[in-house]
Amino acid sequence: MTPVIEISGLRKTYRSLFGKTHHAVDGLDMSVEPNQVHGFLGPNGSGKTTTLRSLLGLVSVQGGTMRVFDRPVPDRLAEVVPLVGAVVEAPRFFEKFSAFTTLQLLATSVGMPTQRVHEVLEQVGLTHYANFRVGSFSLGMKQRLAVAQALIKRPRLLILDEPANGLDPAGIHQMRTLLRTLAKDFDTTVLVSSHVLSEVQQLCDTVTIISHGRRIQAGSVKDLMSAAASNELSVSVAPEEITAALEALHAHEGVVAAHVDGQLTVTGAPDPSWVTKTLADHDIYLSGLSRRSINLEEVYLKLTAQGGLEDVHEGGQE
Ligand SMILES: Nc1ncnc2c1ncn2[C@@H]1O[C@H](COP(=O)(O)OP(=O)(O)OP(=O)(O)O)[C@@H](O)[C@H]1O
Repeated sequence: MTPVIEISGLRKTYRSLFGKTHHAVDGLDMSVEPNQVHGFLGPNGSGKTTTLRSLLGLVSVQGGTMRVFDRPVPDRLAEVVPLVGAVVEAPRFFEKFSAFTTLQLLATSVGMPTQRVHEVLEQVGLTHYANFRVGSFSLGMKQRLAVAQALIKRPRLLILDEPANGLDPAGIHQMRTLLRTLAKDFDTTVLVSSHVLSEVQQLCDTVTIISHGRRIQAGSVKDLMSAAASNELSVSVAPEEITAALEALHAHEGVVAAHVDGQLTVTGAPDPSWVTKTLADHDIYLSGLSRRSINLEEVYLKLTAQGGLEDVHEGGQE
């Protein structure tokens, strides 16, 4: 399937007032498949916003290629723009207009009926505030309104920079439901940058993680987590059998077992069934065994601290 977004070797350099160059994006590769919610992650200053702005033709780049819906951008940006809704800049509104008027003006300009204004107000949870002045809106409400604007023309690609910004927990939940529904039921591909990794873990199908303007990891959230899954097992046996269990496990080279808080933690075992069998061979029967779970935050922190591992799907080209 042709990716919705395909970026190869993207480079964007800024020059300081003193003539020093800074590589904001430094040979970035990135691919986003259709109908996915794709997370774009990286530390502060790693080049996420610059990449999104480059895709939308808001900044010029020094190298690399970008394709959106299989059209090269910025060369054929005019064909791509009608298909893309985006919130990458801090949204600016006429503070005296109501939310409804703000959206109605936009709807008229892109040939959408008033009914569409009601739909997007509903989708972002602002129906109740439709006639309130935007100037009275909180940060989170303005964020919702910006997303409503991006949705007006029924985009096939939605690009959001930090969509959870300013939203309360209910707002974050609602945004997650909306983005998942768009991807699942409305033939929309969603690209979101975010620092809220617990949210990304729940929301996204796939992610690209960057550092210093380069991709350090990409793939499905599931594959990423299982590739990084801890090989540490937590094993429960009767308290009087702990010492014997430790001895039995330690007898095998490469296996390390420790007694922590009434549980055995075992690392280096070939697999969980090996632990069960080894202990059973010593007449020790375990009452519980689990693999320590790992979350996306741990994976991300490991990757960004190390500066990168291999690409889950593409064999590690960095
Ligand atoms: N207009 C600009 N002029 C000079 N340097 C810039 C400009 N815009 C961005 N940069 C620099 O480029 C680098 C990447 O910035 P960018 O905003 O793309 O990072 P980011 O990953 O979006 O960060 P954050 O997570 O903090 O939003 C940073 O070092 C930033 O200072």
